[in-house]
Amino acid sequence: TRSTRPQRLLKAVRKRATQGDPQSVISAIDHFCRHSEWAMNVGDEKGSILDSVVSELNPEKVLELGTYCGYSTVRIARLLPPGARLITLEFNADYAAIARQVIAWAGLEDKIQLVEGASEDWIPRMKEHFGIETFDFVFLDHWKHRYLPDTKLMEDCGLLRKGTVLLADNVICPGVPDYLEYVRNSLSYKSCYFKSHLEYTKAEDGLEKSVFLG
Ligand SMILES: Cc1cc(-c2n[nH]c(CCNC(=O)c3cc(-c4ccc(F)cc4)cc(O)c3O)n2)ccn1
Ligand SMILES: [Mg+2]
Repeated sequence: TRSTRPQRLLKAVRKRATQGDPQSVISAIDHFCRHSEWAMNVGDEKGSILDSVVSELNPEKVLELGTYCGYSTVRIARLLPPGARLITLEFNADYAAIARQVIAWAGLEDKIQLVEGASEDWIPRMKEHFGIETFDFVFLDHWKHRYLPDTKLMEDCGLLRKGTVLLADNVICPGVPDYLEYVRNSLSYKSCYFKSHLEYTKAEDGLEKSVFLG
């Protein structure tokens, strides 16, 4: 049967990227998505904004909601200090299987824990299952209708602390109007918008950075 797009993306990584070299994995995926097939990775333009937010924060405990093929997982993990940990949640088992192999090719398995399942099931189990107190940084890139309920769930589970940074992808396209309204009007967040483009296209999109004030 015909291969899937994530399988073809992984093939491109193996063909073009050097094992143990995260930057070459990032470049191989961007090349594949620009010249072969579009895929819903955060991409190079928004990825550079993600890089700057992570580099400035130097987080020890990171949560990513929505792994897909592991592109942003690799982008974030390659910048983390030794001993820092990234937990990434992926709902789709096929995506997760590809992401594990992309992460392995980049040589970043030691920093990353990929968990399969729905965010609403795993967020309440973070503390007891992973021994996590609070997260320093959360990258939201999963189902767009889950951004707001999962943010409220993270608040209720005590997973956010004064200064925790939430960075949300796709706030314009596909768009997360209810989430934006919440973080921009809530007294518990300081929010700002980084205007950019939908990955590999000219359409407007952007990232919303929101600092939890406690
Ligand atoms: C733990 C957990 C994880 C998930 C989960 N895991 N992986 C995802 C994928 C979610 N991502 C997207 O749907 C998405 C879509 C577009 C897009 C598509 C088509 C267009 F025309 C324009 C833009 C662009 C993007 O950048 C996106 O990120 N959800 C779900 C539930 N629970
Ligand atoms: Mg996205």
